Amino acid sequence: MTKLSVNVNKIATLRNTRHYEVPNLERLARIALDAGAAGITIHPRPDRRHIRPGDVPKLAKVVAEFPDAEFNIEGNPFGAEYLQHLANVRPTQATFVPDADDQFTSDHGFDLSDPQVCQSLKPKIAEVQGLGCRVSLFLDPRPDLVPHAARLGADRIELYTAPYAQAFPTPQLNSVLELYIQTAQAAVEHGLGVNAGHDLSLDNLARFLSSVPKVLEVSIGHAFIADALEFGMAETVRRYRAITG
Ligand SMILES: CC(=O)[C@@H](O)[C@H](O)COP(=O)(O)O
Ligand SMILES: NCC(=O)COP(=O)(O)O
Repeated sequence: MTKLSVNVNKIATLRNTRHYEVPNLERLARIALDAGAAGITIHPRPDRRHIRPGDVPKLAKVVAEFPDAEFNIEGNPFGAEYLQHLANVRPTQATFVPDADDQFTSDHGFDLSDPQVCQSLKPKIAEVQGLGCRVSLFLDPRPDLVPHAARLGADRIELYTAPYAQAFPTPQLNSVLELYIQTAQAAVEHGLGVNAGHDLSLDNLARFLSSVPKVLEVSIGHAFIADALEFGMAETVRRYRAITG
């Protein structure tokens, strides 16, 4: 079984277009968890395009209402505000993503083949683990990066799945999937957990999970929230859980 973590960024995007709490982020997160989502993911960005600083402790409180639920906060570990969020709420998991402040969306993982990247990440990983958070590193599907992630002491990697989503269902799919399979296998061999996310959907999720081994968690937001506009949060959780198990 793969855990489903619902990324609620895009609820906040809609909320931010009025000066009042509609849609209500906490209420919809609670509905998702009550319907069986294993956790909530957010990616507070410096420009506050969706998740705002005040949302973070409120969502932490909602997740804490569900004993087994996990809170996953994504962000750039070299951003002071992100580290402050982690120190304030100490989420279950911190997913480090190398996004620039003004990036349109996440579109690449860390290049751990660069010694300077690894040298700068190592203390950040230790610092955040010291808060009691599990640390996951956002990576492109490159098996060669896995030994570096292990040496850095990361707990998990998160496979950046937009290249998979873009290849689905083209003739190139199998060759693209092979990279994810090899990276996931390498992670397991190096004692790292495997997460996955970005542009996963009801259409492409089953093929990914049936091909790539040992995926512990998928975090899904954009397509999930679009689906929830059509089916509602609870039914959408049920439809994704029918795939994740
Ligand atoms: C890291 C990742 O792939 C996504 O979780 C990211 O949170 C998407 O960010 P936006 O919702 O701002 O596009
Ligand atoms: N880590 C991926 C995530 O949280 C959501 O990504 P997306 O489904 O919004 O592309």
